[in-house]
Amino acid sequence: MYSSTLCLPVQTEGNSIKQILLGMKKRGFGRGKYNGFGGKLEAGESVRAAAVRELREECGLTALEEDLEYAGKLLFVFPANRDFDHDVDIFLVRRWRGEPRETEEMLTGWYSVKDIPYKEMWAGDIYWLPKILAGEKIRGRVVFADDNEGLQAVEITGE
Ligand SMILES: COc1nc(N)nc2c1ncn2[C@H]1C[C@H](O)[C@@H](COP(=O)(O)OP(=O)(O)OP(=O)(O)O)O1
Repeated sequence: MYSSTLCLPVQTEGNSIKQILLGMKKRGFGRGKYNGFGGKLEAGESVRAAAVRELREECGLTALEEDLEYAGKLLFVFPANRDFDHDVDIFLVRRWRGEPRETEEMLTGWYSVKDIPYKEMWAGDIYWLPKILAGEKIRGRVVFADDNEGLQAVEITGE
């Protein structure tokens, strides 16, 4: 099993999140799906350092480690292919430098939180992303079906 990160840049009005930056993955794991920005930890790298690096590499935004707001941890389980099993630390990002841009890995765009393209995202996202966008910190497990796409089980709790 490996560890990964996921950053969700958001724009707020007052305390509520109004917009989220998503990217359509152009290659690799999750190709063709909309997601936040992140990836595997490199050897010796901390979770926050990996999150900052992947955010910059995948959408061009530069954030400080201390500006990553911890939002939860999920375990993604693929019973039909245990090599895919991984945990993901998830962060909201409200402050950064730079402008989002298309990269080799991602086509980026802002979405209203009322108009998130869940049908074009990983099947588990609709069960946990709304909670994070509503301000909850989550923990949980998403178990995928044998086709590695559909869902077998979703268990999400507060921290
Ligand atoms: C399976 O369900 C998932 N749902 C969501 N929303 N996000 C997921 C899921 N599984 C993985 N992710 C996230 C975690 C990472 O942010 C990316 C995957 O990153 P990748 O495996 O491509 O990591 P890289 O280090 O960028 O890849 P390379 O090995 O190609 O460098 O998706």
